[in-house]
Amino acid sequence: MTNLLKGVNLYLIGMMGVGKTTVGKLLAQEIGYRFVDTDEIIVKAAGKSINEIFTENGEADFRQLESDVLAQVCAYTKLIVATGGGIVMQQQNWGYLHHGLVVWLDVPIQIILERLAEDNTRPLLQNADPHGKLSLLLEQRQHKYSQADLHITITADETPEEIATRILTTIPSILKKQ
Ligand SMILES: Nc1ncnc2c1ncn2[C@@H]1O[C@H](COP(=O)(O)OP(=O)(O)OP(=O)(O)O)[C@@H](O)[C@H]1O
Ligand SMILES: O=C(O)C1=C[C@@H](O)[C@@H](O)[C@H](O)C1
Ligand SMILES: [Mg+2]
Repeated sequence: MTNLLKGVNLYLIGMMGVGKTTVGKLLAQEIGYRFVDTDEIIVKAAGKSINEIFTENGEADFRQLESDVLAQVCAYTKLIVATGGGIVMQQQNWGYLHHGLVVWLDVPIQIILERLAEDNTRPLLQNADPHGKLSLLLEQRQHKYSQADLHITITADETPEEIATRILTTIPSILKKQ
């Protein structure tokens, strides 16, 4: 797989909670790439949590940091990059994402809500109506996510290991098309 990819980065996109971070770490182990997570880099650089950045600086500042981090990350090769769920909304970010192969992890909203029910680290879901908020975000983002090179539709019982394997077995077919 590493030979086939020739060092090209894989960018995982999709809504919060779809498993970009979880599956990304497995993919990196599997093919001997380094794993990076734009959310994690932002938190380290800012010295505060994503919730704190949203509350104290505002979402616009977070989005600027996210674009800056993506611009820096894409200068490297042999990376699996887990991105933040909203990274697809800034058109200039696609200039960076398209340096590599973009993989959309697509999980039904009901499953995302179950996974994140006890998790308060996603500021956009700290909301009286998380189902409504997720549906609205997905409606606004779907046409952006669908610009990915590979669309992986995930079912409720599929494990992160199975998803990683499915991505790796599908990549050769999309490389041939390009
Ligand atoms: N295939 C899976 N089956 C069951 N649970 C999963 C699966 N993938 C991820 N999870 C769980 O769902 C939660 C969210 O996963 P993760 O943090 O990887 O999502 P993410 O896409 O990186 O979200 P964000 O955009 O907010 O960073 C975690 O608790 C993780 O353990
Ligand atoms: O979907 C989103 O907009 C977000 C997803 C997370 O990865 C974080 O980037 C942040 O919580 C915002
Ligand atoms: Mg993540």
